[in-house]
Amino acid sequence: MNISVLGCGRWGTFLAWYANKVGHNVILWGRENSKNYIGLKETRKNDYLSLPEDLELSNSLEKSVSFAEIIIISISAQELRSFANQLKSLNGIQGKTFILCMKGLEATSGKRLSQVFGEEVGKNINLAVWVGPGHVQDFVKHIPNCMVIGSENIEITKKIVQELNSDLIRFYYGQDLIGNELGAATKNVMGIAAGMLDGLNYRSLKGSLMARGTREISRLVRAMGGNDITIYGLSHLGDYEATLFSVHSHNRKFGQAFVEGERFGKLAEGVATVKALRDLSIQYDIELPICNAIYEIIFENKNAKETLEDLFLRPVKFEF
Ligand SMILES: NC(=O)C1=CN([C@@H]2O[C@H](COP(=O)(O)OP(=O)(O)OC[C@H]3O[C@@H](n4cnc5c(N)ncnc54)[C@H](OP(=O)(O)O)[C@@H]3O)[C@@H](O)[C@H]2O)C=CC1
Ligand SMILES: O=C(CO)COP(=O)(O)O
Repeated sequence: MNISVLGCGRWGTFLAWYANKVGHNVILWGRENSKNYIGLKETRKNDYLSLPEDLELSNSLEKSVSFAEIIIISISAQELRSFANQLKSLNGIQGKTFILCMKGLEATSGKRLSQVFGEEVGKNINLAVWVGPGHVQDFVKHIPNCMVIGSENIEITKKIVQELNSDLIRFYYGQDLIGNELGAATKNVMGIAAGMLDGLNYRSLKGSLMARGTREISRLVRAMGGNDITIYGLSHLGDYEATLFSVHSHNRKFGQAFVEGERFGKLAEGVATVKALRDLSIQYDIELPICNAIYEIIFENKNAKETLEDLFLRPVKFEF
């Protein structure tokens, strides 16, 4: 099958490498002036992997879209709306299958990425999300993992899984798009919280963070019409090791750098997502104490140690 991957950062480049490895004809698209794209074009490698010779690089969006039956998108979540708007103007996107491989919520609206994409591109396409745990650094060492693909159409989900499943990534069929998307986006906020615990030498609290983080997000998922159990699956709890504990996690590193007073220069999606969560918590009248604390630390200059310690001073309550 012909597959294009749009976005040639850390994850997009891995996805192209993977789609090629499992036997597809692949184009990896990047913006003409992208440092990532130029580097790949010149050397056919980045900090994480080398591209095989038969994987094509292109900076033509038109060509990349018309070539493929399946189009995978992996760019920064906050850029999806404007990017989708660009795609909409191209000929021939109708009937294609798009897979969003990104983890975030639109900061200004709280919308899920499939909602954002659908609003811009329309309904005449097939749309799925691919989320769950996995770092390129592990996959290129042939360490397998499990991930989840979800959509509103089980036949589309099954077709994508059939094309992409391998002994490196075992896929599960997602049954709850709302839960999968919220779960994937919010695990990044828990990753930032974990990084702050690392920076404050409170590592031993990560078990409690896992238990209470899943609990607060599951409440939100239920309020938003999803299944709270989804949060205990691959898109959220299943991604905690890769985010709360991994040396590779950008969100965890952002949180640690933040409390250590340093700047982390790479994309940490949880920063924008926590803004969306602040509004969703008010809109749905759901208490999100951990997310709220992270918001206050990042955006209201509250002291990280005091704010996290304040979580312990809230009234005692039932666990579930
Ligand atoms: N296990 C998983 O499912 C994983 C998922 N992810 C997710 O993948 C997404 C991308 O993360 P990552 O690859 O680390 O981020 P990077 O910063 O490495 O890459 C982001 C890419 O987005 C491109 N981009 C940004 N804005 C636009 C735009 N307006 N139009 C077109 N392209 C744009 C950038 O282009 P340029 O090259 O020009 O800068 C860059 O190539 C995130 O949502 C992240 O959460 C990440 C890792 C693992
Ligand atoms: O989603 C990821 C792992 O599954 C990547 O997490 P980071 O963006 O925090 O590195």
